[in-house]
Amino acid sequence: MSHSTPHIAFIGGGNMASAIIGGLIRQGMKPEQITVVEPFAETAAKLLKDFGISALPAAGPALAQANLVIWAVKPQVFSEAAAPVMPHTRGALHLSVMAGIRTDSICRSVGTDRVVRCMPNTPALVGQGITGLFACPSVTTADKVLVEQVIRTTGQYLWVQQESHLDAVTALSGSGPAYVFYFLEAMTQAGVGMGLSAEQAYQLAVATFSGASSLAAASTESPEVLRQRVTSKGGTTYAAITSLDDSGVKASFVKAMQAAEVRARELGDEFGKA
Ligand SMILES: NC(=O)C1=CN([C@@H]2O[C@H](COP(=O)(O)OP(=O)(O)OC[C@H]3O[C@@H](n4cnc5c(N)ncnc54)[C@H](OP(=O)(O)O)[C@@H]3O)[C@@H](O)[C@H]2O)C=CC1
Ligand SMILES: O=C(O)[C@@H]1CCC=N1
Repeated sequence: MSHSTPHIAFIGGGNMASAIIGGLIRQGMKPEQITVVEPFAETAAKLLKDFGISALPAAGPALAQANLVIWAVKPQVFSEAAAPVMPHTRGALHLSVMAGIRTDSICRSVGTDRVVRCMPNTPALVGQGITGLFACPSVTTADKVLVEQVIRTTGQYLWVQQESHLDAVTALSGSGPAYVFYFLEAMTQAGVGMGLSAEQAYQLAVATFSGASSLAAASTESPEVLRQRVTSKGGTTYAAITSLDDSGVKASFVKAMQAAEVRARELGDEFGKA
């Protein structure tokens, strides 16, 4: 991160905030350039231990030095958390990582239209996240560059042009790590059922996921072609994929993601009323 790095305030210092703070500090940002509001003493103690940051228990005038305010509280507590912050941060750019809450509600609660919404995912904790970003029309090019500098420290990112597409990003990559863990659970369970130890089965499953993902990322071929290369005629993979198709797994998976997208939209409707 460049020398012109501004001061960043986080409202909420939990998992997502820590993932971003960790990335910023790895890129050379100083703890003095970061202010965190975190009322929960145990979480505040962890921020001090991990990053040398003394969190504020409540919003106060210290927030006025922030050029960028990052909202990382649960959507349910946003309006309650926003009221004491707003008087100090109207001149700042605001970036929300909160699932569901739409920019119109955020702009209302923070008292400015300079708002960017994003949907990260938990691999951000190890610098391997992917984040979808959406900017309100009042956000400048310089604002976007600042947001990109911050988010890049946690992994990849992409901009979407319609806010509703963030619901699709939420269903795909926001919730996505949970789908991968679900498959890891199933593969490990099956491996144990075939006589492997839990440790062996888990190691095989995790390495297969990361290896296949690296292969897909490095290849110009479609996943369908990559899958066909594994599938020998009349062999074991053919038996497995035929069983998955017979059970309608692909269709169920599409349906599951549609349920996540619907839920993201519902959350937006719910929190938009606040
Ligand atoms: N987990 C995920 O995979 C993803 C999460 N998100 C979004 O990120 C946001 C944060 O999630 P996550 O980090 O998992 O949640 P956490 O519960 O870990 O973090 C939220 C933190 O905010 C604190 N907090 C509560 N009220 C206030 C307040 N009034 N002022 C300041 N801080 C407050 C909480 O303290 P206390 O414990 O006392 O309540 C908690 O430490 C959510 O909005 C979620 O939708 C987005 C993408 C992915
Ligand atoms: O489950 C959720 O609602 C949040 C959003 C994406 C990941 N976790």
